[in-house]
Amino acid sequence: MVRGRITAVAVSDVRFPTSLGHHGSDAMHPDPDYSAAYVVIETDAHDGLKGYGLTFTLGKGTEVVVCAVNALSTHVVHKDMEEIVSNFRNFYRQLTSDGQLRWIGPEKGAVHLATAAILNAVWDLWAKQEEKPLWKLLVDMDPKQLLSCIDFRYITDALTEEEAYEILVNSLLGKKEREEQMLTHGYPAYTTSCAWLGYSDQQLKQLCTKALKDGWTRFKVKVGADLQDDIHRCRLIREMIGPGNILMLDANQRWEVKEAIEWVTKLAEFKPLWIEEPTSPDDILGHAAISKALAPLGIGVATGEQCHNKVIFKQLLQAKALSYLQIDSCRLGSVNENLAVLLMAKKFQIPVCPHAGGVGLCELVQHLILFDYIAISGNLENRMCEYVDHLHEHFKYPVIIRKACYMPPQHAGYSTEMKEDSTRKYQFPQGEVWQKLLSGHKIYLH
Ligand SMILES: C[C@H](O)[C@@H](O)[C@@H](O)[C@H](O)C(=O)O
Ligand SMILES: [Mg+2]
Repeated sequence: MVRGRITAVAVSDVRFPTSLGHHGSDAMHPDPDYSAAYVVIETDAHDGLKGYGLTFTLGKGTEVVVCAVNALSTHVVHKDMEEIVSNFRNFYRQLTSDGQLRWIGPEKGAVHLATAAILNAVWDLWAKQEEKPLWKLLVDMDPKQLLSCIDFRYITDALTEEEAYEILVNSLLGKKEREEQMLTHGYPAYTTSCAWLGYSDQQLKQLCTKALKDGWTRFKVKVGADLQDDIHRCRLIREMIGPGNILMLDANQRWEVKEAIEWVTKLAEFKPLWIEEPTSPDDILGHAAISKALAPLGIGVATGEQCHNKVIFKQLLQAKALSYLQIDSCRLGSVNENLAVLLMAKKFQIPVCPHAGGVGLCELVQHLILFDYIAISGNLENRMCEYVDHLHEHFKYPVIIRKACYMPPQHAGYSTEMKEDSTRKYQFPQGEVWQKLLSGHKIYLH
């Protein structure tokens, strides 16, 4: 049973020095330090439960998101959990529509990342109070209750509440069987861990050999900085994985529209399934042009990890600008906004292949994609969830991957809780890991 009044919202800046090993590097982000604005919510319920939430950042700027969480927290402290979740769309609207704060958004940038972190903590706490993993909390809700969590403002021209209701009701058929199927086999995943842009050929080969041995069949490679290097790396990885396995490309917004078409055409011989983020994430018509030009080559466009909100996704869908939709658990306004996007994707019949990796993104998004399969899409064709093999050891309930599939989490909550020891040591800049790095390596002071 949901209970308690929120008494405190604490937020911290937790950073991992992943740039040291070039982990996470791509054509636009050569040196990310995977980080999080990490939120902890407490209530007066005397049950010892806390809600943990986060949003993903790349190091610098985490302090800005921390400020935004503090600015938004006035809307959260003293609120009753029962009041929040019984009219969740209203609470969502309140957080995203503060008459002053929305000027520095609205529903985008640092303030929206902060909304995600806070709401992720609320969802974690709610699921814990109900003693269910978040995916199961969602699966067990009836269509009306699910809809009551979604703010439909600005998307009703693409998806009305009535249409969303119909989708959910139609998907009730076979729900139980799909839940069983997920519990037995898990949700299919692909790996990005082998081919970050900063990795050497030798590292790429080693990681690829290991991944193949572990049963991975779908691989993503970073491209976009240098065409000759891309050809070389794509050839290498295609030779290693063979013609039967799946290859995806990710340019992280590096190109102009025309350049994207020309560049990817030159990589078409390696038979990629998709090109991800070919250009600016805000350029809907640009994505549409790229999609149209690459369709005859059998290459789809994927995007979403930096789509600010449901309006951008709506337009991408309306403009037929993407073939694979990549939701993000920490960029969109938490579960609430992701539900809206999952339902729009269903209506437009575009497969959802979530963005994950970072720190904690795999832990969170697995819940959303499990729910999507069981209660919305009912389809696994052309669908897979990203997996990246970093930083899981810092989480209390890390993801479980079996035969390249995400196995449904069993513990209550949203898998957001980090180990106390980790948040202390990696706290920026006071934590002992950063104290050592900052005193020894000038590079971290820029
Ligand atoms: C900076 C990050 O590692 C990105 O490169 C990463 O999220 C990437 O785009 C991905 O698709 O996993
Ligand atoms: Mg990407």
